[in-house]
Amino acid sequence: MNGSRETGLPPHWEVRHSNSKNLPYYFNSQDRTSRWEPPSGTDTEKLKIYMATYHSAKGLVPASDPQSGTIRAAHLLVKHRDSRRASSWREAEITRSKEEAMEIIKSHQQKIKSGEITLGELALTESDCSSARKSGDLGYFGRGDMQKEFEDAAFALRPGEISDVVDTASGLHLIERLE
Ligand SMILES: Cn1nc(-c2ccccc2)cc1C(=O)N[C@H](Cc1nc2ccccc2[nH]1)C(=O)O
Repeated sequence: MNGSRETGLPPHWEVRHSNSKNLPYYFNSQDRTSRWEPPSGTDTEKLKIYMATYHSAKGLVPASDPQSGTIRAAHLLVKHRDSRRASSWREAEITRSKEEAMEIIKSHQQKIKSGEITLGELALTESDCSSARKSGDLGYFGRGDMQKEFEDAAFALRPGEISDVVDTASGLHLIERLE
């Protein structure tokens, strides 16, 4: 059963399974909203334990495991005028300097660290990556799939951990390892 005390999720939230993506997602039965990552107020330790049994119950080997060498992460990207593609869904022509982008992403970092908002929630409106529409969730990836600086930072994180600012040719990132 999906009781909030077992899953660690807040009341009315439950874990559901997206067959099309073969991924778990989180559904609020009260307001019928759903999201790819756990809502704020989740007891992440309990959820981790629940998800471990969930995966085995579903016969799912989470693609992020040492054997397959993949992890799952979300990120928030702030581009600048020297970014490889200085354009995004948010802004057709990005003209801010790298220094201005650093100020912006540092302010995002403070809000996330204070617990005021999650990285995924902020990515939805503030990330210059097209993954913003999925709360920054990039899905599973292995070594060799992403730009090296991003890969090294992401693989150095433990699940649930958020990186410091990571600088790539795309811009400045905050990375949260999800699995
Ligand atoms: C790697 N990737 N995945 C998505 C994505 C994932 C899920 C749903 C929609 C888009 C977008 C991207 C991507 O390269 N986006 C670029 C920006 C960017 N550059 C990256 C470098 C490393 C990791 C993520 C990155 N995202 C863009 O929109 O200009």
